[in-house]
Amino acid sequence: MKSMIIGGGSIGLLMAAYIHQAGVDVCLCTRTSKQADALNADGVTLHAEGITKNMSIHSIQLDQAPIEEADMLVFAVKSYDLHTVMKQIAPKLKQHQVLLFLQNGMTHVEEASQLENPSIGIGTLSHGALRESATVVRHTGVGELRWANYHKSSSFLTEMMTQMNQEDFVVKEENSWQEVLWSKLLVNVCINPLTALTGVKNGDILASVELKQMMRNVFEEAIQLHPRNPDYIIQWEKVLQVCKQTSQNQSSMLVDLRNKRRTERDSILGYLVRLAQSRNVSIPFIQFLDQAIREREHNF
Ligand SMILES: NC(=O)C1=CN([C@@H]2O[C@H](COP(=O)(O)OP(=O)(O)OC[C@H]3O[C@@H](n4cnc5c(N)ncnc54)[C@H](OP(=O)(O)O)[C@@H]3O)[C@@H](O)[C@H]2O)C=CC1
Ligand SMILES: CC(C)(CO)C(=O)C(=O)O
Repeated sequence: MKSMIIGGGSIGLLMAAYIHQAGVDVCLCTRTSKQADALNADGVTLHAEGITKNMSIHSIQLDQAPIEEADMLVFAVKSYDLHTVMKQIAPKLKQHQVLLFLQNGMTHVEEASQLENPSIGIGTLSHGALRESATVVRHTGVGELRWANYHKSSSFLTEMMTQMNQEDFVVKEENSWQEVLWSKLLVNVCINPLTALTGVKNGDILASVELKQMMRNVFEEAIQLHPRNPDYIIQWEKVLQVCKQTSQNQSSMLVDLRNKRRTERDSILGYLVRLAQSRNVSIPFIQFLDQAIREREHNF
């Protein structure tokens, strides 16, 4: 099996390292030739749980990549870059290829819905990863990759994902992609905007009565839009659990704002605001957070 990862950021480097470790042929497709050259010279260095591993992994700039030769394509770019990437690779995309999307938020589902490939996986990662340089990634929090078929069950996709499953990189198949994405969306909408606007770490939300109450308000607005009537208590406990497990993390939205980078606001908050409007549901807290993050981004 030949896999290609698109995007040499934190998740792209992490996925490349673990797919390589699983014995699967992997090529990392980067935005710049500079990063591809650095990776071909130095390989990927993975720091995980006190151990450092260096792996020789082939890399190529996406423009030059023989996309048509891949059995599997893993999309590891931010949600707002996905449309450009899909347009870039469209002429080389083949229908038999397995495609795996790993974005946070929801807007990438629109991209997946445009594709004719029968084998599409929608996944979320509860791993933490941080790119330290063009070739070095730190596995900052061990989690798992949960995924589900976007269309009906594909044995080809299951076979490929099973090959990736390892003791230190657990890959779990779930029944519903909506459940996989919504469960992560609830976590992201509860934690990311509040931490981004107040500048606190994830765990600090639980230490403040006011912040925890605000998070609860956001949660209640978001969960009423869930398509499948989920168990409120289980979903709320999950949000609290992620706050605890990642208590020392700065959320990705906070890090993006601090670095004056675009956030994934639209795919998380924007998606919910649009969904609420289409259903005539009032979500004032989420609407406020959406506007506030948007303002911060405009002022860069
Ligand atoms: N980091 C984490 O711990 C987690 C991230 N996620 C999700 O994973 C996704 C990826 O996040 P993350 O890896 O952190 O993001 P990064 O910003 O670290 O990486 C994104 C990468 O995409 C590359 N890219 C952008 N446009 C193109 C293009 N046209 N062609 C090729 N490459 C391109 C960027 O290249 P360049 O560097 O040259 O700009 C960058 O290397 C996001 O949706 C995020 O929410 C989910 C769970 C955890
Ligand atoms: C789980 C959490 C909130 C960890 O920080 C995350 O996904 C993010 O920061 O985007």
